[in-house]
Amino acid sequence: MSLEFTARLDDRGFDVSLTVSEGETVAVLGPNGAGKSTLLNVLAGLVRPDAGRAVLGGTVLFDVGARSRTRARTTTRSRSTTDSRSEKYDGDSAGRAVAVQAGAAGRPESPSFSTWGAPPSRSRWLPPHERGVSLLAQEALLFPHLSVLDNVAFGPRSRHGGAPAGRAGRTARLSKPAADDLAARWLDEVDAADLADRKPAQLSGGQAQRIAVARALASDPRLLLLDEPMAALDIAVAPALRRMLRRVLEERTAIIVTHDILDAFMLADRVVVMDGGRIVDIGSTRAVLERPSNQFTAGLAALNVLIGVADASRVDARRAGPESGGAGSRTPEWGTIVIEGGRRIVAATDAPLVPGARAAVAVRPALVSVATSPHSTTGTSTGTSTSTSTSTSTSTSKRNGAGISPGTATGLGTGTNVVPGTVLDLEPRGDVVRVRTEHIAADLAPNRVAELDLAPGTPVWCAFEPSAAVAYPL
Ligand SMILES: Nc1ncnc2c1ncn2[C@@H]1O[C@H](COP(=O)(O)OP(=O)(O)OP(=O)(O)O)[C@@H](O)[C@H]1O
Repeated sequence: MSLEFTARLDDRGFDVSLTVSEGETVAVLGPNGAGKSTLLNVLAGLVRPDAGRAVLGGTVLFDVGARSRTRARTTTRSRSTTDSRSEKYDGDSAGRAVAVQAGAAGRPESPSFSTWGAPPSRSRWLPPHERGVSLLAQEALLFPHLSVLDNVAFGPRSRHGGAPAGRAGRTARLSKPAADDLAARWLDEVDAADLADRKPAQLSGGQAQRIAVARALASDPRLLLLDEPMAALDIAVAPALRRMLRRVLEERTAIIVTHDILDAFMLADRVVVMDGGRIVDIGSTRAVLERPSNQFTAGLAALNVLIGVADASRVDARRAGPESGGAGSRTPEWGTIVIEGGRRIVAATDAPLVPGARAAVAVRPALVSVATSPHSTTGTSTGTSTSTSTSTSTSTSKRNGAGISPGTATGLGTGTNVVPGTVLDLEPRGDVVRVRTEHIAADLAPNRVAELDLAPGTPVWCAFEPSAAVAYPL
């Protein structure tokens, strides 16, 4: 079932519109307090907005409050960028119709109070149990006194007669044997058939969450909402549940709130990034997370993003670096942006940059090197092209197509992008240390951090090859 949703809650600063196509899974990311749970709770009927309307497969879930409002609001992404990204990446989802839209934040063509037809004669509010919407919370919340089988059979046995019209028979209440049969099928689907006779107290967290998924799906919801379903689970259990969810979410209309971008990549067709009650970024999962439009999304995706203005000057491919371009053996196109302070940054690009228009360059911290001097520090070449800037970086480029390797480049060739700054903090992350500066972060090996004697306040020159980064329009 497709979903059209718009809602405003004034006391929470929540103002969101989005559309989800039939069979589409949308991941909602955002910091604490962004409004992710509010979105799910309004859809589930647990929280009533001041104004809004939601239509699920032709059924009005709610239609309340004022039907007109000011629509011009600003977000971190320009309207044209959001539009072009949506259009551009519609093909990414392999034929699955994709139409999430950021209406609250200035997309004039998005559904809005003023474009969804005439005001209703009275407000409408379907109670939660009549919506055909299942909400799966972080905790499994199973009925403790019922067996696993009875927990899953509970929904089909007690379907409400007044549920919205939809698929034939979906509102019918099932007899006990039929409901048990259905429950057994769903337990099988989530690999939990052997747990049917247990009580919830006899289940592990991961097992209980499997049962909760089976229970949610046994009700044949027209919209499945998942609120961080992996959050309460042991890290060792999450991958199995994620794989199971991937299977059961196939072709199902669903919204999943998560803090984990792996969920977004594995489970979702599109990503919505929320902040402060608004949608601040939206698009196909790859588009949003690999080419972020703002620092927040870049942080989620663990990428550096430098935002600036596209430069008109052409880039000499020889200056830009080896032909790897991060994209196989094709000779890459190069784009230049000018960032704060007038510094020019060159990167591979597959989308033409419009001179004078906003543009960004993204680069992984693992592909950024750090030096404590703008000049060569350990006797390597400071030649005139990136590909010869250091012997280490040249051989690394050939190996992984990524230019300089973490923490190995010590000289900064003239083709290398250089961003000076000051170390803000050093954060150990597994086998690397993330070195943060004002503009960019680098992941270095601990011995390299020690070698450079880095500490908060150390002036540094962060560098990356044009072929290790990607430039794109915003
Ligand atoms: N019951 C409530 N009454 C009033 N305000 C609330 C209520 N619940 C949440 N809020 C506020 O609404 C805003 C959005 O909160 P919400 O819980 O939707 O965020 P979230 O993105 O789900 O955060 P988290 O990741 O921490 O769960 C916050 O400012 C929060 O303080």
